[in-house]
Amino acid sequence: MIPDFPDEPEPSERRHPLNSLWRLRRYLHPYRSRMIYMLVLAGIATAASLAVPRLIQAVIDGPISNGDTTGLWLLGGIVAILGIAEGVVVWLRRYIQAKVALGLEADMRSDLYAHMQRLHAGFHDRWQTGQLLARATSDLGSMRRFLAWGLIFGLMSIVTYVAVVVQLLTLHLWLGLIVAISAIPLFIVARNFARNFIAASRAVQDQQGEVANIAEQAAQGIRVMKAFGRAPHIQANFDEQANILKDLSIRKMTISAKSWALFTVIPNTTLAIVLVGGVVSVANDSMSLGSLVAFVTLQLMLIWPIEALGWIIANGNEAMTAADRVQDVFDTEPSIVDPENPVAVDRSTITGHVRFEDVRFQYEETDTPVLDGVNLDIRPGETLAIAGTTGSGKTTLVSLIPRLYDVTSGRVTVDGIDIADMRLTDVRTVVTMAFEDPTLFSMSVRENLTLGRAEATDDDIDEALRVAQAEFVHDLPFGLDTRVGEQGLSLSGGQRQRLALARAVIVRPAVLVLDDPLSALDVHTEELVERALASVLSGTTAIIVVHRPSTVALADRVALLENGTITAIGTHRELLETTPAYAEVLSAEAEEVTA
Ligand SMILES: Nc1ncnc2c1ncn2[C@@H]1O[C@H](COP(=O)(O)OP(=O)(O)OP(=O)(O)O)[C@@H](O)[C@H]1O
Repeated sequence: MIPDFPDEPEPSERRHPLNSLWRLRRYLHPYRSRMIYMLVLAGIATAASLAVPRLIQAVIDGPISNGDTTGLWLLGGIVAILGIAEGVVVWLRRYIQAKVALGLEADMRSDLYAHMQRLHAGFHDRWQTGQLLARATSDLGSMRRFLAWGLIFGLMSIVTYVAVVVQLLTLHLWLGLIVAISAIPLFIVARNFARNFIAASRAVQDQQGEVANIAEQAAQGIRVMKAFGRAPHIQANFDEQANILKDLSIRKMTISAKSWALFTVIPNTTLAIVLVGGVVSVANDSMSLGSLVAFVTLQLMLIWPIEALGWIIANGNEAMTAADRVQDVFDTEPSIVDPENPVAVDRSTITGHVRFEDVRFQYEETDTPVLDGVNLDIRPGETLAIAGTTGSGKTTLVSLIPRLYDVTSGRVTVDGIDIADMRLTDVRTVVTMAFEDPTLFSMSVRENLTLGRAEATDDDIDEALRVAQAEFVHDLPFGLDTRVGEQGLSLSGGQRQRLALARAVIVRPAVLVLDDPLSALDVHTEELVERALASVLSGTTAIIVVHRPSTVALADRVALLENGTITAIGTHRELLETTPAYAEVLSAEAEEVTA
């Protein structure tokens, strides 16, 4: 079933899509002189083509009626020169137009990408990747087509229409008036078309995002799908959404087909009336044959701009809704930003003293806080493990330290400085994080490793690889220069995890946050990594989310997270002796791991 079109697309309740398009006019600024050239060139081409019917009139009423062959050569020559000039001008305009169009699209895409990078993690939690992809690809394409083609063609169509109608009125007043009046039904059709098409267009674009999303998820989760034999189910889901897209597109095309039919019928009916009226006028001697031929030739020149009107309106509407969708992203302000007056941070003097002071945290659009009243004091150079049941908020807690999320209340400090008062670049130089699910980018191993510290030397890389037990990279076909596949999928889970750990270690941060970074390693490798890590961690404050008892061995102290707060803290041995809940958490995790 096709979902009903919203009366107005949802975001349009806040703004008209035209405003969204208008707000993007800044992108035209760098190209304004080239756009003026384009308009001038388009004007010259139109003037040249408009002159041809008048020359035909002169040929018929002059040399042909009088049998004057010399005059014929002259007029024929002028027509040929005008034709060539028009061709050259059209080529030049299209060349400039293509460069402007692609430049505009590249500028918008680059800004959108930069903005998406600035947006906080919470935004990306809420937005589907496919919807963002559709905005960065097909929506920007629609806007490019309109700003660089539709807009110019629209303006030229209006200029051509007015210029032709003025000429027609001078050739024959009454017939000219008939053509001018035909603009009224055209205007009504165009207005209705624009109204109906806009909702249809937004629905199609939103659904394109939905389909892109499913395709993207299917590509990413291909292994899980196959392993669970869910391919037919996913296929059925995809087909359903693809069918909705097809039906929405058909509805959109039906709206445009009806209007396009009228855009064709109205000028052709007018042409038929003019032909009859014109022949009668020639028979009455109130119009010369040359004038009638010029009249009809000029009128034929209107057919294309009128037919193109449908395309221009459709293109304009698509561009408006696309701009509306893109503005949805641009209008989302990054909520995690640099403070107005950042505190100067000298990395070399930071000792890594981390404190959580009465921290409360609640995810956007959820009802209850995940963390409430968290107090922690992690001494410089100390390694603290965070233990807790699944879903207790361990990842959330450690994500607050590099400011992936901001606390809802309370504060997190490093060496007494509230991290919200530091520049983001400073926070992320002081704090580095390795995640349980390590994302590697589609680039060389070296580039992946030095993501957080581009100036790292080969010795730094070697040491990090040793700590993370990731020396296997030297055995890859091109060593450090081997390009790992999309998201590093050509490597095993454990290999990816070790590379992600090496990537975090290489930064030599004052505070290292490890979110269960060894979960994919076998016990033997884990032990080797732990031993090497212990030497690196001696001068670094480390906060490690742990699930298995073996990882706890790395920690000086362990904090137990329960019901959104720290309920116990001490050495592993102390907690085992004093806190039954701690022993339960670890044994439950250990059982899961063993299982
Ligand atoms: N982006 C998010 N938006 C809304 N709720 C979230 C988000 N991420 C996590 N949560 C919720 O917050 C709670 C804590 O999640 P978190 O991932 O921090 O737990 P965890 O202790 O690290 O779990 P695990 O041990 O399974 O990794 C869970 O109830 C989870 O559903």
